[in-house]
Amino acid sequence: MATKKSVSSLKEGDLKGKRVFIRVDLNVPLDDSFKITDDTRIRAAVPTIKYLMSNGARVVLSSHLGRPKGVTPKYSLKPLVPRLSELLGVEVKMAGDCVGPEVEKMVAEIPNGGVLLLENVRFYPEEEKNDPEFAKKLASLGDLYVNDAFGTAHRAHASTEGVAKHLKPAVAGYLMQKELDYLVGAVSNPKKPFAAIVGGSKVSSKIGVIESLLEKVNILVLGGGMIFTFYKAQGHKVGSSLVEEDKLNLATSLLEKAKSKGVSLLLPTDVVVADKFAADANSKILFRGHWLEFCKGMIFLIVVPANSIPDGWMGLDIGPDSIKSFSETLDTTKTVIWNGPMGVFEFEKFAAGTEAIAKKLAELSGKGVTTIIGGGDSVAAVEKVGLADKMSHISTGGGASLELLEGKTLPGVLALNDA
Ligand SMILES: Nc1ncnc2c1ncn2[C@@H]1O[C@H](COP(=O)(O)OP(=O)(O)O)[C@@H](O)[C@H]1O
Ligand SMILES: O=C(OP(=O)(O)O)[C@H](O)COP(=O)(O)O
Repeated sequence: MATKKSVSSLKEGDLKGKRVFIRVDLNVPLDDSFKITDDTRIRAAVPTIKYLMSNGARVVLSSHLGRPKGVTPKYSLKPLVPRLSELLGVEVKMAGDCVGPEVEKMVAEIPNGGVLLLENVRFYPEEEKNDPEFAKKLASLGDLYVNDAFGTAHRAHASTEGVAKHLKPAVAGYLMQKELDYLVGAVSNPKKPFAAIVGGSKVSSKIGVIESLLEKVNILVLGGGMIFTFYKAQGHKVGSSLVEEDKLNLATSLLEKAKSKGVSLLLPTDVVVADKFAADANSKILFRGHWLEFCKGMIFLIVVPANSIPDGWMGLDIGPDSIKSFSETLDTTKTVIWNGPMGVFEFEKFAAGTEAIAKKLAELSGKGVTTIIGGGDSVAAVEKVGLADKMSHISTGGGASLELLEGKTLPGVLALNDA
């Protein structure tokens, strides 16, 4: 991929008084009371915004949050305004929409060095369809375009790709550049053995990536919500765990492909199951053929030999046997890329697998292994245990970093002007 023009090539003369439409990825995790639980992506967006502000630009910030279907108040970007204002040192104004006359009026009122945050761009289905008319409407809010949303660069959406066709120049922000510089270097010629750990809940978008990963890695470790599609494909009972029914054949062929390529593909041998998706769910572990039940912090052994998840129960974390075997395998690696938590780490009961893998990777970093963590929730999990600064690279993009690793060109990058 050709080197792309950078925001650093734009000077005060290019920026002063200009409306800069900047796409950032502020898709941060929020708790039930809309408190930001990890602000990594907001902090990562700050250098480019500050650069534009200090050169007198009028900054129009655009982002998505979550995957809303139409206007959904729970996915409003409003809760982010105080933290964004604090980090930027200005009062960030917020528009109630991302296109339309009201927004146009607010954009016209942005002073030099001021910032306006647009409402969630995914409130419009046209965004994900990369609708040309919608892209044009977004483009009408800026004189030039900066894309700093590395985490969304693998999506060809109106605000990440379509809009670049209408604004000149269309350049990469500092975060985008930093991510590409590090990741392209690290994954084009990785030190081997090279392992990928893939978990999380975006099964349908990430299971496809596994096929290409099998061409690149020596070891593939699967955890999180990813595993049950594989279990089910092998004929195991998965209870009410997360499963992508239409990916069962793909899962079978991936297992076969791993075998034929000589890639060691590790699935968890034990899982923590819960009777509902909740912090206070009843839970137990299928451990070496026995169910271990949690009870007020203690574990009781219930001698019920079993080798499958019973109906009405769902797998929400990997178990102790898996942690041990994953850790032993990771000890043999020289490069590890990790995307997707091993379990529902947001609930304490199901955080052990993710925390153990985070600790293992931090330990390996200290021994010279290259460790790359990507993805909003994976990074949040590593931050939660205070180990982010121990890793070689914390990437703001999970899917985006995996697609880069596959050797794909990211549409959000491709659309930018060449240097
Ligand atoms: N077994 C599981 N079942 C359902 N959800 C899971 C499971 N394991 C992990 N998750 C969820 O996956 C989410 C993160 O997935 P994903 O978005 O793919 O990761 P990232 O944001 O790091 O790319 C977390 O919110 C976590 O609770
Ligand atoms: O969180 C994101 O991706 P990630 O979970 O792969 O890191 C990005 O904001 C992209 O979101 P999307 O996967 O809903 O397009």
